[in-house]
Amino acid sequence: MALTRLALRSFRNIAQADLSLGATVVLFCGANGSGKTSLLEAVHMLGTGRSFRSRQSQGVIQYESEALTVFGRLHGGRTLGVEKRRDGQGRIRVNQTAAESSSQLAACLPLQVIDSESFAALDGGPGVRRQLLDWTVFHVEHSFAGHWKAYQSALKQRNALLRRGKIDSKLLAPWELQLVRSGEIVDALRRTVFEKLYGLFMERLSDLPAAVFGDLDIHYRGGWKKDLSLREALDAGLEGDLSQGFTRVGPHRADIRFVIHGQPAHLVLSRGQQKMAVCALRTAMAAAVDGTQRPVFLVDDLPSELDANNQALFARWISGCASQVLVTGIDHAVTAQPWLGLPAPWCEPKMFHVEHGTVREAEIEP
Ligand SMILES: Nc1ncnc2c1ncn2[C@@H]1O[C@H](COP(=O)(O)OP(=O)(O)OP(=O)(O)O)[C@@H](O)[C@H]1O
Repeated sequence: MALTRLALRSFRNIAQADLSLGATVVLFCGANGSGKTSLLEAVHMLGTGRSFRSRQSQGVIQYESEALTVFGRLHGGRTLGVEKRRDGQGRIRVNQTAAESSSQLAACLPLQVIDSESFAALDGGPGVRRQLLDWTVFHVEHSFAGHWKAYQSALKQRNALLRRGKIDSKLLAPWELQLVRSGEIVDALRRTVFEKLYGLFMERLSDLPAAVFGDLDIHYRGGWKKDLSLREALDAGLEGDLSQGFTRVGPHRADIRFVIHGQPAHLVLSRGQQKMAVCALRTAMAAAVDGTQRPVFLVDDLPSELDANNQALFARWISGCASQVLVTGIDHAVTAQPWLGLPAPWCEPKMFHVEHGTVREAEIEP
């Protein structure tokens, strides 16, 4: 769902901006520290309720301001609004009405981010990859959020009982029942979506040199031994769980492994190749989502680490699965280049020049 308007106030170095985006490709260009990434960060806050760079929203509020606000209008007229206050309070609004949780924002504005942190999909911990898979499952299987929430609350209760050091099976039984029921469903939904994601990922890899990417594979790990049911795995691990004070098996330990020649992919691939693998994964995730819910891509500094051919390929992948892309770059011509060879409307970018927190529309030089 594309954004047609973005308005922000007191967001990092941007005191105020009101932008009519109105294009499928929107480019934010300017010098280091001018505020380009802050604009992507503001859109991210609109789609998730939080920044992608900072855990503390207080750091994002402009120095000496009490609150930041971000407002967005989506294609079709729906509006989203986020306010964050220095005292930790905040408000989320969908269509001018207070929303209960940030997942309501995510359902309206699915987002995909490519930035310098994206490499964590390959070299980070399992939690990062689990979140990526779950982003896809959340947008493809709408029942997922409820089952995952039920699983997590049962897990919290089981862990609290385990920390007591001795088990009262009467207290444990109802939580284990909920844990097993919702855990098996979470795993089944993840497996179904992973199958779809796998095919889409491999399709993209086939656009890359086979000598390198032909051997790249991904595997789903459910979080417990394949040949056991979740109930059996929990029973088998109970003694160890008791001594450790937490549940060591289950869907909360799931992972996706990227393997090449039997090794973790990040130990084999070059930095640019890793970025292309991540771009292939992110665009495969977007392609797995129903056509009416296509995400907006936020791409921070597309040219970094990628040569011109890979930039063009990534732009083509995005054009096949996104509703809109917002891209930052330093140089106007370099940032525009990957899009110009694509069919309309992808070859008609709108450019904004960002300077010391001031954003103005700019012409793209032919
Ligand atoms: N809370 C804040 N209040 C005011 N200014 C801030 C705040 N936090 C960060 N800044 C400043 O805002 C700017 C944010 O820049 P941003 O990261 O958006 O730059 P950029 O244009 O993406 O730069 P680069 O090309 O270096 O990535 C920086 O100049 C930073 O010093």
